[in-house]
Amino acid sequence: MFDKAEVHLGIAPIAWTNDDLPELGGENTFEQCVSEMALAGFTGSEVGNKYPKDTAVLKKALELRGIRIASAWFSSFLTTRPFEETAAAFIQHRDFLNAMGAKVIVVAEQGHSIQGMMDTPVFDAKPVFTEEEWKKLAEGLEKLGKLAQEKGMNIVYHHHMGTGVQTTAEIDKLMELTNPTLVYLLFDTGHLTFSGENPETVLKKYAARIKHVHLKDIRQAVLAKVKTEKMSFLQAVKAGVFTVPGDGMIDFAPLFAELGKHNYKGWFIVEAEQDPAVANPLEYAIKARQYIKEKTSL
Ligand SMILES: O=C1C[C@@H](O)[C@H](O)[C@@H](O)C1=O
Ligand SMILES: [Co+2]
Repeated sequence: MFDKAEVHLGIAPIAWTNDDLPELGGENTFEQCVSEMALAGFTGSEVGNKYPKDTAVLKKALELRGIRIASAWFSSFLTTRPFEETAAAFIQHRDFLNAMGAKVIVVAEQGHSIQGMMDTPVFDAKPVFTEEEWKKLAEGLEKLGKLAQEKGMNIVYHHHMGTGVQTTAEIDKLMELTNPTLVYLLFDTGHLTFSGENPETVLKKYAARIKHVHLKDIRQAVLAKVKTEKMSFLQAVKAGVFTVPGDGMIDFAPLFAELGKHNYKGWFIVEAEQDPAVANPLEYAIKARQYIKEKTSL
């Protein structure tokens, strides 16, 4: 189904220590996190707050464990701040990732975002961009795409709950407004399902533009509670809305099949943030690794 030389498996540190919710996993060290990633059979990671900032130190720690950096999240503010501000921060982030050997940069627009607001119901208050904001976003992303390509890298846009690019219609609009050779898409199974979208529909439309995949599953009963109790995105995470692939309501078989059909190349990153005191990160990493093996033979 996949070319093993071209498709790699990583896991995000967010299951060990959650940068959005520092009280989750504050006690887990960087060394424990990357050692357990390797122990569970992963060869890649994204970057968390506890990772050493010095690239030589980080490289040594990762090489000892057979782990590479696949990418890292970047928050853009293209709709609400001058482009130069986002560009300066982006260049620093790009150069760090380039030094670490990553090929893609995860970008998510945080202008007007409610994803970090603890008490704002995620289904009631997501931002909706004006036409002017869409224009700023699209033009700004194309410029970031060019900056990434200066170093032989690409940007992958992360649709996300509580932001202006969350729904299928919003992804469609962004994809339409941007040049497909400058702005690629990150496919996050958990965020699409959380929002009520059909991941397979999005995948079928944009398989050729997808250059990075986040694999997370959704606990259906928790999602129902998030809606009835009007929880925020962070409250939903704390309540356990996300889990590892195979442990929730998503059928991953057709998604893997579709990506395989399009000869997907790049990383699959298991990214299942939940409370590590409730869901042991090593145990869940092993569970995810086994599930991926069963479904894909990777
Ligand atoms: O890619 C991601 C990064 C996190 O910080 C975010 O909130 C999470 O849900 C996600 O998908
Ligand atoms: Co994600």
